[in-house]
Amino acid sequence: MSAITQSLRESKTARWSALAIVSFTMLTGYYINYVISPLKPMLEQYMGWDSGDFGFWNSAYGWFNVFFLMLIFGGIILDKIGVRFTGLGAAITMIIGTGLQYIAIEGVFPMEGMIFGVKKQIAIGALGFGIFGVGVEIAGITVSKIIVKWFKGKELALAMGLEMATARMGTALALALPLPMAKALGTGGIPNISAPVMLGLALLVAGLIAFIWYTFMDKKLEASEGISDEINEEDAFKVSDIFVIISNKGFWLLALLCVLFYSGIFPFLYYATDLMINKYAVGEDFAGAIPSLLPFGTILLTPLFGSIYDRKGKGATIMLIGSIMLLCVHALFTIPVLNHYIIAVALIILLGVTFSLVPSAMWPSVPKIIPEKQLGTAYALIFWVQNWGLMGMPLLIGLVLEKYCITSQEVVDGVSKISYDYTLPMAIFAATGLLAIGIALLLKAEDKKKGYGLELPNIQK
Ligand SMILES: NCCCC[C@H](NC(=O)[C@@H](N)CCCCN)C(=O)O
Repeated sequence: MSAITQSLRESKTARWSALAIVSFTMLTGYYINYVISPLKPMLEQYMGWDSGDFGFWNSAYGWFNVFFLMLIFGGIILDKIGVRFTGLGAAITMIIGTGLQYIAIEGVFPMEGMIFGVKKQIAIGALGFGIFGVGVEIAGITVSKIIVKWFKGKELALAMGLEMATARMGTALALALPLPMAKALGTGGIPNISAPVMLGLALLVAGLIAFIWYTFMDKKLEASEGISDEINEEDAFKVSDIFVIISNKGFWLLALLCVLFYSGIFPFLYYATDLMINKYAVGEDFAGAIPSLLPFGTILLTPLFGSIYDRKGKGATIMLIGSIMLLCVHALFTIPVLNHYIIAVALIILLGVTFSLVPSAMWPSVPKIIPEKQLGTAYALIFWVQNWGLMGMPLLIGLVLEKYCITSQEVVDGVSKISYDYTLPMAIFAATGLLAIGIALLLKAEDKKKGYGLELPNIQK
């Protein structure tokens, strides 16, 4: 009898396989997220971009999520309709958005001229990146909810850590591969800049197929738990639950820590290759390899720290230590005389540790503050707050570089080359670390007061 009623979650093979499948879908999204970052110098040299164009394109990631509340609608759909529909929709949205980016970079149509004062190529590509941003963010909240569904009361933080680690392999690939790939596939000395984007498009289709596979597992899980497709009235998410979530102080502290911490990392990655070239005088071919060490480090460490949180607790402390390290690393990046590339390598490795500490504790802490039926919306709201930073920071850094940091501009053989001083942008990134420390301290105090259990282990014995 017990064999018949046992949930599929109890099968280790089933839950780790489900995790592997959805993590792969995230990997494909994370690749596209950074695919143009290492190409910044090429886009400037061969397509006439400037840092403002680059910042505008990257900031588009958050447009629809932030201003049209797409993420929040995605969270409500997730809680009301479920993970299968939402995940499939998100995977398809990523493909549509990336298709547009490809069209813009490849120049499938003539790209001369302007749209609303923005270069046509940048406008179309940014629109595509904005649509992609909706898809990848909604995929992120869906996958988070899927992991909670399979791993609550079990190895939740380890599972989330492994999912993030897998996704970061996509980031690492995006930072290391596009530049050499564009060069290798170029003709007559002109790089093939769109080829890495085409690769990403193919990966996204594979990610969609993987998610379709997952939907069958999800149906089996629900069947094993005696859950029908109809949502039980009592457990159903109500839109009024949003007010319950946003009146929770713990939720806001987590959301603020999230936006500050992530604003110091993801937008930094957009510029990291350029920083290596301009501040550390690293050659273009090797420059992307240094920032790609960051996601590589997190691949091992995020699951490790997650597993520590599962078994020993100390989630709030882990987030505080990570925030302190964020400040230290960016402050050291800011100092002009520390410009040997070995220092850059060491700092990137340290940033990798930081980027493992905070996420490994942050995401598994959300279910300790918010009940499961509101989880999709809660993750969506946190991502929404975070997206203000993911959108605003690249734009700010792009504008600051353009306005205050150009040190030289020359045209050699018809190819324009701009050099930048990264001191001011890195000081801005360091400020995010300082503010994150303040919020992490407040979160630790609130946890003590409200007893969320952030310092307690996740595994229930
Ligand atoms: N299960 C953990 C989910 C959150 C992972 C987190 N992702 C985000 O914060 C996204 N909103 C932003 C992703 C943007 C870059 N790809 C993470 O640490 O990756």
